[in-house]
Amino acid sequence: MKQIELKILDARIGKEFPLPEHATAGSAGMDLRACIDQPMIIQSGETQLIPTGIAIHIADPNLAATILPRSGLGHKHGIVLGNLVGLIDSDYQGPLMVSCWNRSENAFTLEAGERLAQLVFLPVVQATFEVVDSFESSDRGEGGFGHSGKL
Ligand SMILES: O=c1ccn([C@H]2C[C@H](O)[C@@H](COP(=O)(O)OP(=O)(O)OP(=O)(O)O)O2)c(=O)[nH]1
Ligand SMILES: [Mg+2]
Repeated sequence: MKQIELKILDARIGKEFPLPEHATAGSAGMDLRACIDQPMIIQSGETQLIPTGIAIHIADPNLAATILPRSGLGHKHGIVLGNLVGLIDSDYQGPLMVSCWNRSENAFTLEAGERLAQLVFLPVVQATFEVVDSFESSDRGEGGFGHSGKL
């Protein structure tokens, strides 16, 4: 288990609202909570930036975190992310925010402390580019974007 530094930015975190954690032994994500003062109505089509009440400093350049939607909220209520996926850089130290997009036709009430997205840590490989004139040929070559058909 990797230790990541976390700053509590809202006094309710760790008390009223639990710290993010892996809910089960096999959970890939940790749910993030809406650190808002009262229920917030997100109108159909609207996007709101929601604080999570925490900051993290991943520090290790070979790690990143992603913010992903929760499947239940996304599928049943159309509550997804305004940026589709949030990417948290290892050197970011600011407040962790969730861009919350209501892509449904109905207004959604986000409750204070509600779990609205999930944080997933991933390994990262940083690269530099080596400019070449040609590539050694591969099985795929330049085929892409569905060139192999649908079935
Ligand atoms: O859903 C998100 C996405 C990003 N961030 C923070 C962490 C991330 O490291 C930083 C910058 O994100 P990104 O590089 O995706 O945004 P940008 O538009 O390129 O901003 P910048 O110019 O600050 O890099 O914003 C969040 O808190 N939540
Ligand atoms: Mg950036």
